[in-house]
Parts: sequence; structure tokens; C-alpha cells
Amino acid sequence: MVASERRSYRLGRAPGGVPLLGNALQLFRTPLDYLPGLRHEGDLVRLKIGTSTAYMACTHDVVQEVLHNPRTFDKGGEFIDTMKLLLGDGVGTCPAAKHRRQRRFIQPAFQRDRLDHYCRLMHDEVTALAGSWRPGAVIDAGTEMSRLTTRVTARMMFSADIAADAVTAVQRNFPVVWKGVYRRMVIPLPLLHALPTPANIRFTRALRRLDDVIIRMLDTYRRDTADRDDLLTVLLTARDERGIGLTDTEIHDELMTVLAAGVETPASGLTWAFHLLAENPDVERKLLAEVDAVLGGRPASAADLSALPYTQRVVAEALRLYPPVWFITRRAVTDTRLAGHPVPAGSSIVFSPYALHRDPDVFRDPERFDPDRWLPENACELPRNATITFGGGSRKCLGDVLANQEVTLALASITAAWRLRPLPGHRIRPVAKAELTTGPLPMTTEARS
Ligand code: HEM
Repeated sequence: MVASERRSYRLGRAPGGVPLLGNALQLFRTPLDYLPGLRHEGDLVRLKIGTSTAYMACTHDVVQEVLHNPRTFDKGGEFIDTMKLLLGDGVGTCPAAKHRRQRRFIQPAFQRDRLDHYCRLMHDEVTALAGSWRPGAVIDAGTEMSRLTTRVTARMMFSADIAADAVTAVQRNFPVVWKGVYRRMVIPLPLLHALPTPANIRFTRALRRLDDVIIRMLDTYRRDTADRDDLLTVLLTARDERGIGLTDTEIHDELMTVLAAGVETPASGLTWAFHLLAENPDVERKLLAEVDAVLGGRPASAADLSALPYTQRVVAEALRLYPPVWFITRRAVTDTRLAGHPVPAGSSIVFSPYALHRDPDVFRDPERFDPDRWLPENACELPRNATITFGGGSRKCLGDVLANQEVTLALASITAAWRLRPLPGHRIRPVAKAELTTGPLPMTTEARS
């Protein structure tokens, strides 16, 4: 059922637009202050970005209508075109017409039987990371979490013994590439990015090195066809119903997609969780009690997950308040209607998990960090798909279960051994980049006995 069949939905106009720029200043400078307020203007709100028009879906039903009509509201628009520089027609950026095929190829890598293997990788990596810290040191929580999730994702892609160099190369080069792609998304001026500035040279070099790693790994895996528990093996062996496999370019695009989708998002979720624990001592106390009772100081493994329900609620609530993917776009491919209102072909459709998760009509006291809103007896009062942390419909995140496990295991394993304390007087504000980050978050490592 589409939203407009349930009740009538208001079409509004975004406030504060100025000639020529429209609402671009608010959108690019202060999106996290501006977007949540748009729900007061309507369920669907028309925005001007320069000379083009975008429609923001502001309420739950309207967002669901967009997510569940992927052929009408398809991937497209400037952001997606820029992402394609890196991801080509990978599963996350390809149009609906290609999507089912791409998703079928990559889906086996996310099946339950493989998740235990990824949890073992996480166990190894988090043990190594936490073992490298010294009591009383000041670390930047975001940087440390990115290091962790980059290594886990790279090892998920290439598990061969001989792939250690490839994992290191991904760890070195991916952050540079991702930063460069983000710069190209917010400043869509190709000529500027072609200038031989130090940042552009670093970007081109890091991109070339990542491409080289993938070519080298393809070559290695083709020569030695051992059955490996990793993404590259899944992509190399997958066949469609006609027995046709993926081309090298398609494999490249899927590997890059997993890096782009799977590294910084869990790192952001984890970093926010550490910040929120430091700000909410009651929650921290309950979490530490659970972690101590279950783990007794050792790192967590997949078998511990079911015994860590409070930790899982902390993760769900951190991801509600600070969803790493804070802004999502689509493009209307034909003249259509959304929430009962006409939307011309080519219009951008946008929505924000950050704004939607703060809707007081859905979440009581939405700004409050309250893991117990996810207790079954409380969560049953929320509408279905109340949060869109992982999107929805046929383009829902492929790594949703994996990401929840990854963040829960890392949070439990680190808090079993360490308390991360914020530096006195250091204030943070959410920074809306490609992901929603805390910005610099220096924390002192306090060993727990
Ligand atoms: C907390 C961590 C994560 C969050 C918040 C997150 C969020 C999302 C969201 C919102 C989407 C949908 C975007 C849209 O509709 O345009 C998405 C798609 C996707 N995610 Fe995640 N993600 C996370 C972790 C991961 C991980 C760990 C992986 C893989 C290792 C992954 C792989 C993907 C892929 C492949 C897609 C594209 C799916 C498709 O279009 O069919 N994600 N993610």
C-alpha cells in the first residue's frame, strides 16, 4: 500500500531559501540542525538546491513508500554519479534494472554460515587492537575504530595466507581514497579535482594502488583455486542461471562497494557508542555488569552474542541516535506521485535516517539515549521499520546482521578490558560527512582489572 492510500499527506516548502542558492547553504552547512525541522513543514517537503528541485520525505510512511518502490525511485543523481567513480555499477550504485542480478552474486558472502567466520576475524583483530593500547594513553577513538574495521573488512575480502600485503595496502590506501571521493561529492567540480594538487595526487596514487591490489589478488586466486571463506572466492565462483560469472570489472566494483559500505559505517557506530557510554554513566554501569558477567575480561566471540542483550540494545540505540548513513538519495525515473503529490521525472528524492529517528511522533523523548526503548515490551509499540539505520526494501543493507554483530562484539570485547574516558573539557558535535562522525574524539585508556 502506498502512503497516500492511508491518510492525506501534506506537501510543504522548505523555509529559508535564498535566490540562486535556494536551500543549499542550510543543506551543506548545517544539515543536522536543518533537516529534522522540515517535518514541521509537511510530510513531503520541496527544497531548492541551486536551480534544481528535490523532495524530502520527512515522515515514516513516506520514506517507506520511497524505499519500497525501487524502480520508480531508483539510485541516481549527482551523489551516486560521483560514487560511481569508485564503485562503478556495484550492487550499491547500480540501477534497479541490474540490481537483482548483482545482489544475487554477492549475497552468498553474507549468509549466516559465513558470519561466524567473520566474527572470528573480528575476535582476532579486536584482541590485537586492544592489546596494543597502554594504560593512560590518549587515543582518538574514531581513528582506532576505523583501523579495526578496515582490517576486518580487508580480511573478509581476502583471507588467503599470502594476502597479508593486500590487507596492509587496503589499510593504507582506502582512507585516502574515501576522503577524496567525499570531497568530490560535496564539491562537484571535475576540473578542480584534476589539478595536480598534493591532495589530488595522493588520491590518484591511492586509487591506483587499490586497483593494483585487486588485480594482483584476482591473479593469485585464479592460479591457486583453494576453497576460501572470503568474498573474493564467492565473487569468482558465482554463476547466474545461464552459467555466466562476473567480469573482472564487476568483481572490482563489488569489492570496492564492500569497502565503501562496510568500513567507516561500523567504525562510526562504535565511536558513537563509546562517546554515549562516557556521557551516560548509568548505561555504562549496566553494560559493564553484563560484559563482566558474560566475558570475565576475555574478548567476545559469536557464541557470546545471545548472552549480551543489553550490549545489543546499546548498539541499536547508538545507531538510532547517530545513524552512520545519515542521508540517502534517490531519483524519480518517471513522472509519478509520492505521498499523493505529483513529482516530475528527474527530481531528487532525499531522506535522512538522522532526522527520521528524531521524530517525536514515533520515538518518545527522541533525543534521550535510552537503550531500554529496545526492550521487546517497549519496542513492540513502535511502528514496523521504525528505524532505517540500514535502509529498507530490496536495497536494504546487505551487511546489516554482520554490522550489528561486528559492533556488538567489538564494544563488548573492548569494554571487557578497557574504559575509554573522554578528555575533560573536550566537547564534540556530530559532523555530517560521508558518514555521521563525532569529529576528533580523544579518549584516555583506563585498564580494567
Ligand atoms: C553500522 C554499519 C552499517 C550501516 C549503518 C549501514 C547502512 C546501510 C544503508 C542505510 C544502506 C542502504 C543505502 C540506500 O538505501 O541507498 C546500506 C547498503 C549497503 N550496505 Fe550497509 N551499513 C553498514 C554496514 C555494512 C557492512 C559491514 C557491509 C559489508 C561488509 C555493508 C554492505 C552494504 C551493501 C553491499 C549495501 C548495498 C545494498 C544494495 O543496494 O543492495 N554495510 N548500508
